[in-house]
Amino acid sequence: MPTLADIHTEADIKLLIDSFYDKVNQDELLAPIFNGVAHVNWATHLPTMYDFWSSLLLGTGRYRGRPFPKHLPLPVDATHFQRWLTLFRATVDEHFAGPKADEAKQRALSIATVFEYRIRQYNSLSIL
Ligand code: HEM
Repeated sequence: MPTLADIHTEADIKLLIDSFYDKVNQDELLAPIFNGVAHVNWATHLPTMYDFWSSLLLGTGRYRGRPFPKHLPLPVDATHFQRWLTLFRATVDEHFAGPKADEAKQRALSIATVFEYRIRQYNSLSIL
């Protein structure tokens, strides 16, 4: 089996993100959230996600948004975040190996954990 290379370039980021959202779009749990609930415009969302991961992993500083507010109104819970992480890790492992690949999986886990926690807190408060 050929040895996989690490994540180094913008082309690597694009491959990672395109492959990941291909999986998301075929997933019976996540695809309805992205397409049915949020009506995501993929032509603009994908470039935003290239910028986001390029900032995190290559330090380019291209992403300047605030991702959390976009997630707060979504009907998602821990099950959705677990699936998201499973697909993301599988995508990284299919294409890359090395410190940056490990960092990508670690950053995804940290952010997903915070998002899930904050959404859960918000939803429990909003029914009081
Ligand atoms: C249950 C899991 C998740 C779902 C269903 C979800 C869904 C979405 C949706 C619907 C959007 C809005 C797209 C649009 O602008 O139309 C979005 C944006 C975004 N998501 Fe997620 N997401 C999830 C998890 C994550 C995680 C774990 C991360 C980070 C590791 C992340 C990072 C982002 C970023 C950076 C944006 C762009 C925000 C902006 O427009 O600046 N998402 N997501």
